[in-house]
Amino acid sequence: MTITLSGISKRFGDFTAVHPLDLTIPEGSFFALLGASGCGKTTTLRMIAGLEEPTAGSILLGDDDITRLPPHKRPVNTVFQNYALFPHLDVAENVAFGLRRRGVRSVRKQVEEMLELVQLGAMARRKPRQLSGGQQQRVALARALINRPRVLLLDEPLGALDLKLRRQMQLELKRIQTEVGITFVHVTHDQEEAMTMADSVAVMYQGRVEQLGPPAELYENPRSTFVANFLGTSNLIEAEVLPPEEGTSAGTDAGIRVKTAGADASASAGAGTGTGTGSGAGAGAGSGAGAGVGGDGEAALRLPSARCAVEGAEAGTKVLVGVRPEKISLTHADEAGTVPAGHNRLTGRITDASYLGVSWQYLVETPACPELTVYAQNVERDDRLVPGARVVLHWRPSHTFALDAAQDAAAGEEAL
Ligand SMILES: Nc1ncnc2c1ncn2[C@@H]1O[C@H](COP(=O)(O)OP(=O)(O)OP(=O)(O)O)[C@@H](O)[C@H]1O
Repeated sequence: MTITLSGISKRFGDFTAVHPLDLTIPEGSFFALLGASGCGKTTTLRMIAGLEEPTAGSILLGDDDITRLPPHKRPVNTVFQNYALFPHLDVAENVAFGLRRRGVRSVRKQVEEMLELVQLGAMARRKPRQLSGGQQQRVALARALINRPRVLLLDEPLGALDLKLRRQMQLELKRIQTEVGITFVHVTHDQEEAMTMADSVAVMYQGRVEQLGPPAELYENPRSTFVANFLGTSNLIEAEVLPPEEGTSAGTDAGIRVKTAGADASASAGAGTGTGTGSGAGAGAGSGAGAGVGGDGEAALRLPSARCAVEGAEAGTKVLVGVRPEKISLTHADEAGTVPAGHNRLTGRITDASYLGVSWQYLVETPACPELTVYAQNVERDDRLVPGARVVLHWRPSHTFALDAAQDAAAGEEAL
């Protein structure tokens, strides 16, 4: 059932926990509210559950306005982090609880179905203390789902589990949601958890939704520094928008060129024969984004216009140019001629190389940015890539984004 929040807000005294918020959560979707502690995500969830009264705004479930309905009259169930099973009841009776309370006599079949769904059929007669954390969480899930809610709210449901179990349960929850097909609204501060499970993620920051969209869109095309840093890692480089190139006809999108300190102008456009070494995930190639060096010989980076989050950016506008560490390729300076034509490129010096097993992480000092992070898959490593080595960093213009430079470049970096 579609949930529509219109202008919903919450104040506690003078403090605004949730600023007026408009949000549509489509029927049957797995929707995540993601943000650091204190950003207002739990308050938003509690307003949907009816556990917190909004200061203003309305909540619709389908066409029904439920803003003033008490929690037990809403077709909504919540699973909390501390799932508080009844210790004296066995698994089956814990799951049957909601039905019994409503006076349903024959519960056996439904309980069996639910235990099947959460793969606990064999544990029906165990007491909660005889279960692992993950199994207990599944019982809590079955106990909520047996009431056939139209919407299931999950408040950090995996927070008490260790990392490995949490990963397993993420996949499990996703499977269960797909199987039952009802709307799940999931609150978490764990970006990986949100990205793994949700169809749509609303990233919240200081009581507001910063950006909303499918995980890949948020990751590939962040629109604020908070989203760029909170979801994974981003390199953000100070830059300034350059005037359009001569010969660009109006109406065609030639992309945006920006100037940074030290973008590599030494490589002539057209050097190399590269077939594109950038990782291919996500972002489609932007139209017209071409060579990394401006026609007038000025050092420049390029990006597609659609990936610039600054409205009406014109020559002289200050921006932060972003690129994800795994999109960057490192080439030893001696092989600079092999860098594919049209790639954005910077020259620099490796200051650190760390072996992470699945990949190598390099830190590179460049005139444009004192520390750029690069992840390279752990295959066929060039053993010249050691601290001190001169390198060319290069990546596709279509993997580049630009953000408003007026923001704090470090927003979201340390947020938990
Ligand atoms: N009953 C209350 N009275 C006063 N302030 C409150 C109350 N409940 C929440 N807040 C404040 O509102 C803000 C948002 O809280 P909320 O619980 O929604 O955050 P959150 O993003 O879910 O954080 P966490 O992950 O830590 O639970 C916080 O600064 C919190 O201190």
